[in-house]
Amino acid sequence: MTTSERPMIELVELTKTFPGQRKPAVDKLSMSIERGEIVVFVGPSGCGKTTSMELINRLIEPSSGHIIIDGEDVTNGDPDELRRRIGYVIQETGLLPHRTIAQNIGTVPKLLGWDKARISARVDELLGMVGMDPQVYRDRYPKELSGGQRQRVGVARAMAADPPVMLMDEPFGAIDPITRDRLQNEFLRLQAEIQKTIIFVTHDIDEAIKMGDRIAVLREQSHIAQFDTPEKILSEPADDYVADFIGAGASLKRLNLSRIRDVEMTTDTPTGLLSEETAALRQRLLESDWTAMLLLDEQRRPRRWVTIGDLRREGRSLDTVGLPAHAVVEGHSTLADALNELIESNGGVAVVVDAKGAYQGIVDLETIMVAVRAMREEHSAFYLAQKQQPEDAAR
Ligand SMILES: Nc1ncnc2c1ncn2[C@@H]1O[C@H](COP(=O)(O)OP(=O)(O)OP(=O)(O)O)[C@@H](O)[C@H]1O
Repeated sequence: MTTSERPMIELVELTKTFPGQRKPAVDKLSMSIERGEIVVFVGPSGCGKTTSMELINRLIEPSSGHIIIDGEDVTNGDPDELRRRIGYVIQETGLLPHRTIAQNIGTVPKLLGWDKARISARVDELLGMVGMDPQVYRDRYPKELSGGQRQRVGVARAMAADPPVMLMDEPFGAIDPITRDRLQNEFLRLQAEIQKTIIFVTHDIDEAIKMGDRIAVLREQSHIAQFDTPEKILSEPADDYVADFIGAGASLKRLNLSRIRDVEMTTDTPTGLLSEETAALRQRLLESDWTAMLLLDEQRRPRRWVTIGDLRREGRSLDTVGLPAHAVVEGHSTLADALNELIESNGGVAVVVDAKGAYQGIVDLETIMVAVRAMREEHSAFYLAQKQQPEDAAR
């Protein structure tokens, strides 16, 4: 087996019985996780998600079973050495309050004996990666950051020594829904670059669908109810337990599966620059089939939606007429994010921007309907193919 084919994490009948308890909290958990995938553990409170995770980096020592990382059995080696190869992010971040952000992020590199210049360069690089300006934040203390920023620092710290594996235990759990969405999207964008092997714990099925390449739905004692892609779990829940866990609205949840970059957005919306002459803008809008035009700034970032009426208002700066173009999403956002934005938006559309905030196109309800229809058809085809298989085999 070549290195790239070998699973990154293998759990073999991993079991933990806490002292004084009869039933194991985790009972013979076996699974295999590929290199570069995000596997989400989802399940009700107390089913054993956190214990399973902490068995993998041996914060909790297993009672029996094996942990194999990249082909190597690490069940009995030095746990500190193991933990340096596995980044760990938890809900409360676990940042040390009396250490600066730079010191917090540099903890593991320091333990590994890196020199000061190398640690400092790595800290700045990581802060940049999680979208925080190193100049502004490296010397601050955790209490001087917002919850979302602390969570970003937690992620940066876990990545400090570039571990191949990351464990993330409800990393965005204690964050308001808007910041949470943003952090999820940022993290997925980052993951596309860093390609870590990640186990991600949540009790929120929507988060699981959005973040997971595969989802393990767990019942008590970390027994696996179903381990499959989000698509399969939504369309073919293994049993009533999984179906109940998904709950109502599987179609709406499926919107979490498609990303804006995978659908055909509208790009013929008339646009103009805030700096252009009003007459030229008016002319362009009149020549289009649209009733409103999107005005962009010099960096092509969306600023205002304006109508012909707005463009007739002489003497007012274009930056104050019309309505602000608030509903902005990125290619990485899901259709659920886009739907949410456009429901709350002024004109019933979500404006799509690239990573630098520059305008790309728009998504409206029609775009979402077309994508949903396509997904449904794909499903029917999939079901049909499955149904036909046994007959084909009998022939
Ligand atoms: N240190 C411990 N000693 C004894 N029992 C424990 C210990 N830690 C966890 N347990 C028990 O093991 C079971 C699994 O707990 P665990 O924290 O792994 O669940 P979880 O799925 O992560 O729950 P939650 O979503 O509420 O965090 C629970 O019944 C819990 O009470």
